Amino acid sequence: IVTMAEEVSCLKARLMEKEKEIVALKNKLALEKNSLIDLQLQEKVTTLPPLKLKAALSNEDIMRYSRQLILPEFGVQGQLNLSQTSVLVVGCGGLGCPLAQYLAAAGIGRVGLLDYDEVELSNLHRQVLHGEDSQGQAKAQSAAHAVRRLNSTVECIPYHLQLSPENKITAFLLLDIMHLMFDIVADCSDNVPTRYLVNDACVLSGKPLVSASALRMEGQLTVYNYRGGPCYRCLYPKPPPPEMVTNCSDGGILGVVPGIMGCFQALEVLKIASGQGSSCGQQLLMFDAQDAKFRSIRLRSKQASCAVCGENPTVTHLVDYEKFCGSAATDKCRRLNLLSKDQRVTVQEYKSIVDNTAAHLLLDVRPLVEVDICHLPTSLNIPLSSLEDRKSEHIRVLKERIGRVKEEMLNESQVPVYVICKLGNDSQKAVQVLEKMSGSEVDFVTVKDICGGLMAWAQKIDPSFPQY
Ligand SMILES: Nc1ncnc2c1ncn2[C@@H]1O[C@H](COP(=O)(O)OP(=O)(O)OP(=O)(O)O)[C@@H](O)[C@H]1O
Ligand SMILES: [Zn+2]
Repeated sequence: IVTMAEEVSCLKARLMEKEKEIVALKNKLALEKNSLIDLQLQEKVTTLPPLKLKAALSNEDIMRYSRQLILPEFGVQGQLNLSQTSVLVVGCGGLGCPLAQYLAAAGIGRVGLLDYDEVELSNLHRQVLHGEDSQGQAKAQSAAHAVRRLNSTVECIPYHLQLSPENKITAFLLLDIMHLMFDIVADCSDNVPTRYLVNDACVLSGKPLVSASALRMEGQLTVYNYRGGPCYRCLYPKPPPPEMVTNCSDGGILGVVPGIMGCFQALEVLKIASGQGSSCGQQLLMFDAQDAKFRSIRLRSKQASCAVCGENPTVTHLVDYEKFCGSAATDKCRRLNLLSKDQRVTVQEYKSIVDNTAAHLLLDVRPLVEVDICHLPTSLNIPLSSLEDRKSEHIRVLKERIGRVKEEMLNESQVPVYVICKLGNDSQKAVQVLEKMSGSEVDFVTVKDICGGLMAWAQKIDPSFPQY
């Protein structure tokens, strides 16, 4: 037995060594990848010539663009101006796809397509430049391929990289790229740190920023840093608390909503590029898809106290935006960490509880609409919002179910309640709510969160469980 134990501890030590080696190799790889990206970028920045000046339209141009050429607001000069304009599209997702598509179709001179992500099946309902066969491909490449197919005369540059403080040189190069290669920037990203980063880069390089967002059934659009108007920081000097921010994978989105907002962005870019100008410089356009209504409100003007565009700016170069916002420059894997280790179980631990048929209550705190998509068979559904509001009928059902488990356990000990949601964030909040109730509204329970939620269950325990 002693030798077995020794062998096990020896193996454990070797395993730990190997794990350390793997981490070191991964770090090295990440560093090399970053410097490779920067090298590639540097090459692009230095090797790209300015757009060729066009004195007149070719017969082919006249044929291709004939329907917009005859618009008095646009005309030949508008088309020539367009062919001279370069636009950087940050994010090739729900907004960036329709935007890039219409810019290319209209004959923009150059379009930069920036995105760090790869195409997934759940993107296809709204990210319309990508197809089934582009799953797994870099979005920047896939979008570039579609844009070139649509209009080969447009110069199209994919940037498969993430704008983040980790890529410090990249952020630095962003300024170079914007100074040298792009006239207008369109923010089609989906997270707050990226919005601040792109805003500051636009102010520092003096470029207008056409920005939009879309969530659920609503969209918004504004043009920042344009003709003396405010920048994003003038209006939002402080970032919102990270837990107040909802993304598409949490809140949901109907594909056509970012489609409409991306088209609006394209419209404003085209108006700026062709010379007509935009009237959204100090205006917020709001779209309510449910009521099919648009509203416009006038925004406050450029602020003398603004940290980046004000009279005494404190932001004079790009800073650490993840630190500033307290969240990552991506909307993926937003993991809250609200509980201690002993208040949480892994999906593997929960699986063994199920396998051992140990008496417990599984509480699913997702909204009903998500429970309709999929759920574990024995779970009780009470949405987090109902728990937070202490809805009496839900509390009654909860007490009744706890009572039943207690009977099953012959009133022996505290009833274990395991809380689950989609990704393991709301379930942690629910544990906190239930713990506050314990002893008063609900009795005799120990509450634990299932880490990573149903998506971890689908990935690690039951591959046949649907992922959404
Ligand atoms: N800092 C960044 N650098 C590069 N690309 C970014 C950055 N932040 C966001 N993006 C890109 O912006 C796009 C936003 O689009 P959208 O929200 O429609 O897509 P998504 O993130 O794929 O959606 P989902 O939330 O459903 O997974 C994404 O493709 C994302 O990769
Ligand atoms: Zn400002």
